[in-house]
Amino acid sequence: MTIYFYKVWQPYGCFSNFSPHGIHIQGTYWSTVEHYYQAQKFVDSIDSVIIPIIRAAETPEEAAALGRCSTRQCRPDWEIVKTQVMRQAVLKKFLTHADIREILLTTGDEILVENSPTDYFWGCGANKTGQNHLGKILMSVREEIRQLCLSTVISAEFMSE
Ligand SMILES: Nc1nc(O)c(N)c(N[C@@H]2O[C@H](COP(=O)(O)O)[C@@H](O)[C@H]2O)n1
Repeated sequence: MTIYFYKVWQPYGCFSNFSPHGIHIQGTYWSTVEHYYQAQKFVDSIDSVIIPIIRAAETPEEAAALGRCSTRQCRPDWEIVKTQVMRQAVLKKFLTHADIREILLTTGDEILVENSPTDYFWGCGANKTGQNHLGKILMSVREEIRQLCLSTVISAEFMSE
């Protein structure tokens, strides 16, 4: 069964980047993955002054609106690095928060899909043909955490021998 998620208040809303789960990355706190992701668009760009403003945004919706403003200039390599930036933040989110890590792990091997009606890159788009990169990242993070848990159990058993 495929698991669809999108808005925070809908089922599996904790998989959304807008969910209220803060992360620390390189010594800086971000109140959602969306805040971090939108700010990274402007690292080393002429519009980098926007970064602390995005970080201080009251809501992820506000952070997204600031980051999506078409009059500002994104870093030149954004299209190349954005998937890696997102994966790093999503992994940090699920390593930080045990409650939602459990929810992610209980999805087993189900396909996860961001059911965005407008986003054909991160989500599946209105007609379900989108690339679903956020769902793919979540599935790969799920696998990485599973492997981490497994190696922790194995080393705990080894230590007790
Ligand atoms: N508008 C909106 N509302 C939500 O509740 C969402 N989860 C999303 N999707 C997220 O938007 C981000 C992509 O932003 P850019 O288009 O690259 O600026 C990404 O985090 C999606 O998961 N959108």
